Amino acid sequence: MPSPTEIMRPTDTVSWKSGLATIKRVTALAWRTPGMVIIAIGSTIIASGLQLLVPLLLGRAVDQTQTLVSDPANAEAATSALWATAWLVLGVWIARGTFTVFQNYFSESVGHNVGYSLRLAYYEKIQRLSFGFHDRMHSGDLITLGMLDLEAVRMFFSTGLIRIVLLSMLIGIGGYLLLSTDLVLGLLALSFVPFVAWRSSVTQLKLRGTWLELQNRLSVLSRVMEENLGGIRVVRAFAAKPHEMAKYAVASESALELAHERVDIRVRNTSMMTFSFLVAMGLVLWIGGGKVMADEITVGTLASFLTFMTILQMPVRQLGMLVNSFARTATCGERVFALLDLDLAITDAAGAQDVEISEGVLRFDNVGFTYPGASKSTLKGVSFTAKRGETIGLIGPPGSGKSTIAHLIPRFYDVTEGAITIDGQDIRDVTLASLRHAVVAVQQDAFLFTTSLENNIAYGDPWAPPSQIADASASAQLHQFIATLPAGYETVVGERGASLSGGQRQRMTIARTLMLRPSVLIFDDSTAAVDAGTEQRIRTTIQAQASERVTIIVAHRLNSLMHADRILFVEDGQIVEQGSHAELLALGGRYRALHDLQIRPEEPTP
Ligand SMILES: Nc1ncnc2c1ncn2[C@@H]1O[C@H](COP(=O)(O)OP(=O)(O)OP(=O)(O)O)[C@@H](O)[C@H]1O
Repeated sequence: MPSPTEIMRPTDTVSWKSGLATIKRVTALAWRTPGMVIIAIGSTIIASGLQLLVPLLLGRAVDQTQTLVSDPANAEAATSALWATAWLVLGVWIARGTFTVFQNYFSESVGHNVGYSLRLAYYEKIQRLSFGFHDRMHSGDLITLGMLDLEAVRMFFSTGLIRIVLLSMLIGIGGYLLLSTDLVLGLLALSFVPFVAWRSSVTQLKLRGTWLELQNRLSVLSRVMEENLGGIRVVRAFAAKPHEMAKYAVASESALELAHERVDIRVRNTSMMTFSFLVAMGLVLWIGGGKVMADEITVGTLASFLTFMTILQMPVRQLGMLVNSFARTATCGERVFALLDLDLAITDAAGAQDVEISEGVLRFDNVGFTYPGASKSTLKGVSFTAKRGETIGLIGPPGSGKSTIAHLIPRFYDVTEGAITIDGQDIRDVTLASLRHAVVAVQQDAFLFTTSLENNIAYGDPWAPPSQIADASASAQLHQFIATLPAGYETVVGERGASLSGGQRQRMTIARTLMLRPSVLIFDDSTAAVDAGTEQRIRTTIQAQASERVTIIVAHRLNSLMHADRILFVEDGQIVEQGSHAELLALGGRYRALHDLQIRPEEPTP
């Protein structure tokens, strides 16, 4: 199974075997709408067959015109024959146009259906992939994969499969008609085909290489811009505009350089292909003209040869695009499918039942944990039990593993040693949906969606009545503030909640969590941006409801958790001290040292 970095590897080479397997898989996806596929392919065959009739009809028209000029006695018959041909050409052209419309409409529709189902499957998969995966995969890369690579796969039906039918018809039957009419002239007329097909394929593959590189350079450009916009306050605060401009200019220049290179490749090759076509046409005119003079062929036959060549020119040039379409689908499709096929590290076990909460006892039993891809373990032998109604505080130096302990309870990650149970049920044996309903964490990152305050608070329970939303926001000390806003709960928050202060954003996420009335409520350093008075008021309301659940508070500030029933001091992934605030002070260990550092002696302790 590939790792995230392997999925996004920059190389554009896939083995024939896996390339073919990918193409087969994309084709099978297209075949999910067989009716449309059959109409698209049938229309392509008919449209190209009709297109091949046109040179023959034009040749006949030229011969009829010649008869009209050279034999005035039969002028009437020749004129009506010419009219009949003209009507036929018109009819064929209209029919061809109609079938081409069908071809385009249905082949595009098949492609869009493929894109639609892949897009949904892709989005669903990234919703379910573990945090371990998302930690290691850049979100920009996931977006590129879901947009550009998926788009390449979507286009395969119309640019690859349909084009193969079209080109086979035009080159195969067209070539046969030319060779069977006059072998020498046919060979001359087709002489440009191998050269143009080769040049076009080489060019397209070269362009593809540069296209991939261009994508890389453009993604550097968009990352620079994304970071700049995300950190716009830092940029302005540090007056770093010249540095940022220089960074952007360098990335921009490198993309421009490659864009010029691509234009150069394209122009050079187009000229070479056009030249070889004109040489072949000149030869046909020269040798064919001789044959007309020698009465071996009619002028009409020569005219239909030249028209055939003009018609053939475009599909032969498109052979390269066909090669490109296959190469692109093989590589982009492989990446998309590699992600779709990834094993879900965190998923429901077979036969998993919803978690049943009776006593509401949370237990860590000798838990050890190592982050995916990390060489060193983050947690070792963590054991503690928390009963309903208890508040547990987690404190310790930065990076000691407090948040990691909190993240293991809703199964953001799975323990690598030991077990976590709720009322005796291993959390790996219950359904994820029920677990995440029972265990809810207020995250450090106060993320808000670009929608109304009401929708943000009711995110986990969209049908909640307004009174419940107001209660949750009152508990989070937000209700009064929201009541002062002109649009109240209908106020839309900006991108990432930019129109609210840091503390208000944090309180929004607390309100969102309180809506769910979980059995285990985790505060992961989620009052850090809230002032001490507000925090105290939030704590009072939360404590009033604390009898319904286990509350876990991760914090740096002792004030945030010294009221907890039990405080666990975490250091280097282990619980090194535990007890109530008073017990830990009396112990005179690390907690005491932290206390003496944070709380001035004259400050009263609760
Ligand atoms: N997603 C991750 N992937 C790999 N390692 C991680 C990840 N998250 C945290 N770590 C590492 O695990 C260790 C514990 O991190 P954790 O966030 O649990 O500590 P913490 O005690 O909550 O720190 P802080 O107080 O700074 O929030 C750190 O060394 C950190 O670098």
